[in-house]
Amino acid sequence: WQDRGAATGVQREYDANGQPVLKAIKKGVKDFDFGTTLGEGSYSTVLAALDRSTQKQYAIKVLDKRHIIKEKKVKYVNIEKETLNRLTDHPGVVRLYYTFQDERSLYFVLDLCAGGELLSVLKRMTTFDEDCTRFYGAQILDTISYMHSKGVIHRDLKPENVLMDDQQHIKITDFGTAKMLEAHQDASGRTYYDSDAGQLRDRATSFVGTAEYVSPELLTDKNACKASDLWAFGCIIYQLLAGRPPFKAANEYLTFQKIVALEYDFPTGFPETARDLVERLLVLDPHLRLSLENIKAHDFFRGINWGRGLWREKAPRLR
Ligand SMILES: NC(=O)c1nn(CC2CCNCC2)c2c1CCc1cnc(N=C3C=CCC=C3)nc1-2
Repeated sequence: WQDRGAATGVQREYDANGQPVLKAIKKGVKDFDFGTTLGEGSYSTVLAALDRSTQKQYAIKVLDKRHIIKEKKVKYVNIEKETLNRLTDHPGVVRLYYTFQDERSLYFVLDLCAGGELLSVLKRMTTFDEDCTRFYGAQILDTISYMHSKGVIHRDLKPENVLMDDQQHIKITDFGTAKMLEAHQDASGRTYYDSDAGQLRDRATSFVGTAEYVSPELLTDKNACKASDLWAFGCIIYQLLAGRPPFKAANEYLTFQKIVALEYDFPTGFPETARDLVERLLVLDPHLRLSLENIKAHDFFRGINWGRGLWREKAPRLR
């Protein structure tokens, strides 16, 4: 397992002749005070942690090596690490600073999002008003736009994976089930990523996201594409305004049936402009779904300042 950024800095020391020597600093478990458990997976635990020397707070994901191998999850751990290494330059993605390991575990040192899950905030509010939905929807969309520009499809977008930092801005997490499109260089040496069409159908994939947000194409021909993240985005916008996801049934199978039958309706009072946006996103054929640029241009997002300005704005008061 090759640690990335294992050297988290350098410090000046002096050799026997008094000559200055720069020594790579490698952080380890002993450099942190671990706090509350933020989340648990089948082979990982995420803990709040304080770096004793810098007093900076992080979230540290601890992955049990033996469990990863036993559960045949090595591929997913590498996908998550490579995905996070591609997504290092956007405020809407939980950042991986560096990794280290010991005999038993791997450690991912990540941004801490003290505000918790967007889902928990929504449950406290029951529903968001249009302004809050527009602001948080725009931050999520801006982040999806960045991920897709780097050839990453998240594949499991949902309010539980949208976290809030201490400025009430969002950060998307949990890339263990992401799909990375192949990188290519064009004639001028610029990197571009295979369009979905060019993707070999990874029919072999057994992965399906979370029932309520899974796209019809993943259920029918088992192939996720960038538009699959935009289907999930449509479900999230609906849920912020309605207080519940559009497709929800007594069990997963019945939920899947509603999705492929496009069986959902809008509660009375659902705002018209938002309804138009959701109806153009929850489209069965991924090729007919609104594209990212068309969503940004939709009337619902009128007045949004796309790009870095969006992340400097003060979050609207949640009401
Ligand atoms: N899977 C992960 O990488 C991950 N999981 N969590 C906690 C999960 C809890 C269930 N919903 C999805 C997230 C985190 C991370 C990244 C890094 C990360 C950073 N900050 C927090 N903060 C939280 C604070 C309060 C409650 C939950 C999470 N959480 C995480």
